[in-house]
Amino acid sequence: MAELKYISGFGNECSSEDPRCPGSLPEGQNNPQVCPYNLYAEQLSGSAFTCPRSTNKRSWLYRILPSVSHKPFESIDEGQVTHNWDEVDPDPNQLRWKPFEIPKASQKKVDFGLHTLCGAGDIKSNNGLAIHIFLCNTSMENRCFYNSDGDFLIVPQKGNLLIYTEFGKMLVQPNEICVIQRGMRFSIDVFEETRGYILEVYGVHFELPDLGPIGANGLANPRDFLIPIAWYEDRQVPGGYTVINKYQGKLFAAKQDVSPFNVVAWHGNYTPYKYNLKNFMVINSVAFDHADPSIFTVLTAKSVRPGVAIADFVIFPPRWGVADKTFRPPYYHRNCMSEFMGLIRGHYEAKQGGFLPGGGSLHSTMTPHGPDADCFEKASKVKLAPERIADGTMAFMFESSLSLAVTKWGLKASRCLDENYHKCWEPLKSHFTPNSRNPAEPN
Ligand SMILES: O=C(O)Cc1cc(O)ccc1O
Ligand SMILES: [Fe+2]
Repeated sequence: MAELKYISGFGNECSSEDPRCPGSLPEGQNNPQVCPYNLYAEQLSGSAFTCPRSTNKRSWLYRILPSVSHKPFESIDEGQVTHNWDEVDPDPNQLRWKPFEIPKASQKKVDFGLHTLCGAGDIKSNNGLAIHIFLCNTSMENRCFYNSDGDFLIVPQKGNLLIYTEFGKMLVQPNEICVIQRGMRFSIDVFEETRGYILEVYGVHFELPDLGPIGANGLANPRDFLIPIAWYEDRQVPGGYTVINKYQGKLFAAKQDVSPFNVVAWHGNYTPYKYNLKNFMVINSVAFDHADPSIFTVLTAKSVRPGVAIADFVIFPPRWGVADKTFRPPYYHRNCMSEFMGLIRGHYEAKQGGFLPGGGSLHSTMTPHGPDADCFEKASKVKLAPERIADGTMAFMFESSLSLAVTKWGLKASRCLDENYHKCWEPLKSHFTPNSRNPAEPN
């Protein structure tokens, strides 16, 4: 496949025409009486019409048939998708999952298999989030999906995703992420047994974090976000194309006669986009002490309370560790926020073993956690010198101000819960020396 082209920038007002139809964007207006190439004009709103300019999001799509050309939606089996946060009793324990098992293609063909792991809040009032794991082995054939409830931040962990969207095509590989916002139709081709994580936020969109005293540059730079370019197919599938809609947490399907990827041109600031995590410009302590992980925020979905996120997407990228006279791994802590962590590749600096690529952990509101006993012993004794941290690895965190509930699938049906997780802290012992204030010099 020829290399895909993208438009660079975050949240910009963009215009794109499929090169096969030059001039397909109307000039000077959105709704000509007849559009160029006799296309239909359709607006996709990602914010209230009346939002201030800084948060107003919409795009205009010029398409062969409008999205409304479909048979009625019918309810379908939800599988493992849920928004019921009362499925099981609350559990404040530290939870960890072994790598989520991908069904074997030889046993059962699964396309874009969504499994809800945890979440909180309420879809109908547009406030909350869900964390899903996708496990699949087959491309979506004549099937697309859209989410009426919120935005999907997709973190592939194993296998590439070729994502067809109404705005064009994106190839998203492990160590890249993409965001498909509310209402955007997409269909995913996969090439092997494929796994990844999804952070869904209801009613808000992801933004780049403010940089404060960092200044104008750093962390995820806006130009590294990539938006697809217009691409259409005029493909008839009489009665045979299925549009799946997640609406109020339930799944529905509608049949239509054509591919939904029939947008010849579009303009606007409401688009899907992708980002390569290797482009993250890491900022951290160069003197002493451990900076809070918010210094690694890639994207944030803000709540209405200043500084408090519905969810942040945070990464732990390869970097130098140089802090002097410092315990460098993550500190022990209890957090009013909930921390879900995943691992794309390699290992995580606070855990010697047990936290594996494709698995996850959840440290809920105020649940104590921190380095395992091994990590504590080593990091307290090591002679400090500049060192590479996390080379060849990528861990991430979905951190939320909501108190997350785990689903039945998460606790039981996934069969991946690690019953022994708590044991990694059992060997922690007291080093208290009541008669001697000064710690021993590291070797
Ligand atoms: O719990 C974790 O491993 C994530 C984390 C990392 C860090 O460096 C500081 C705080 C924190 O919650
Ligand atoms: Fe933490």
